[in-house]
Amino acid sequence: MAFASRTTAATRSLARSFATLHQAPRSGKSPTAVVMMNMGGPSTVAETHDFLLNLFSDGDLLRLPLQRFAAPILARRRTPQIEQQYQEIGGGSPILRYTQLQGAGMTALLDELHPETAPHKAYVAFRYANPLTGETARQMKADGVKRAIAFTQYPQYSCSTTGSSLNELFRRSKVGEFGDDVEWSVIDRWGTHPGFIESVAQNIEAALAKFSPDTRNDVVLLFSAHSLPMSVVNRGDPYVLEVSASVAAVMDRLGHSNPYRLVWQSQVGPSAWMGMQTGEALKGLARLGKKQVVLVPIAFTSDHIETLYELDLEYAKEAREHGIEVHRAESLNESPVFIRALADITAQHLRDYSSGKVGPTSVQLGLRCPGCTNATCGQQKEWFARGGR
Ligand SMILES: C=CC1=C(C)c2cc3[nH]c(cc4nc(cc5[nH]c(cc1n2)c(C)c5CCC(=O)O)C(CCC(=O)O)=C4C)c(C)c3C=C
Ligand code: FES
Ligand SMILES: [Fe+2]
Repeated sequence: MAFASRTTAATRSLARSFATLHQAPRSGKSPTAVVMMNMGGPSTVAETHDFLLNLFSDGDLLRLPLQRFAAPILARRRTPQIEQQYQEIGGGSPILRYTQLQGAGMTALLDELHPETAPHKAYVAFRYANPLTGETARQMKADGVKRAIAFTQYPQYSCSTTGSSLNELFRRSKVGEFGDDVEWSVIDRWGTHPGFIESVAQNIEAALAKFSPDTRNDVVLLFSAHSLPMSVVNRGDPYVLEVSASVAAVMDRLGHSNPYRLVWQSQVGPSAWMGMQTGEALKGLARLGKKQVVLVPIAFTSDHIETLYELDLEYAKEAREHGIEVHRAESLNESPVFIRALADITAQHLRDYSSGKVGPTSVQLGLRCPGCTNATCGQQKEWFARGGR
């Protein structure tokens, strides 16, 4: 009930916010910036190569011998296959469109939820696709931003995702790209926030409703997250734990109505990655006679090739060939419940920060992975802990 009325309010705010998305901030007061950090994706097929080049060049994501030379070779080699995948999902990644929509809806709500820091303005900072962090910095500097929140759009923390975005933000801030005197705070993870959990649970319920009521409770919920190399897991990265916590919270919200598993997808290259693999799990379920499955993306909030290509075109098709009835829970995309959650998370952060209840970063962000050898991680954490000063 509470969520139904929130949903209507969010939708109204969303409609209003479309009109203001690209306008300059209201005159007189510089905006409170909410910087939505994510990896991004190529908006057009033609941008695929540059996206992959940026990704393979990122030493915070993966370390390659002679990376400056190896990255262009790997990017060129992988481009045709990934271009083909983006072609098949409609000619590009929808992540920019969804992030802008989510940001506009969130800031419209935030102006009402936390008027003390209004106007709020959402900025998108992608790690591997436009708008890249440098471009975002130029825009924020031009807008005269003095207060900014680095808000990860990955619900669960990994040093390979949110950590990489924070390192990039730190590096560019240190050389003055954002201006001289910006006060920063960080929202670094929110994988068990009740609004996020609610939005995922609602999309699972919608997928479950497609099955016959007689057998609905036997349907297996197969949560699927992007895998991590075991070298990253084994240096103490918190992602596997945090994705597991999201799954546990969703299952609590659903009252454990169905059996479930958490499995891992999108392994790249020959090294060992976290398993079990999603594709293998589907085959195994078919072998065991479990012929009804809902696939649930749990570690990414909008559609991308992993949902639209890997889950929908590859795995779901293969599962159907094994006689499995499979439906996918929708990604959060335009979910008003999710957009309201983004606004609630930010408003709570602003309240706690201004009352002194929390500092610029979470306590958890302060701890490096026990196996970390990346000096930037340490410098970045200290810098954000001082509010970016
Ligand atoms: C939470 C999500 C993700 C984690 C964790 C993650 C770690 C990770 N990824 C690679 C290597 C690649 N990832 C690639 C694409 C890609 N990765 C994610 C998300 C996470 N990655 C997404 C959503 C995407 C696809 C973007 C889209 O539009 O769908 C790629 C490029 C594609 C390919 O070549 O297959 C690579 C390479 C590593 C090494 C890593 C952890 C260290
Ligand atoms: S790799 Fe996790 S803190 Fe550096
Ligand atoms: Fe990845």
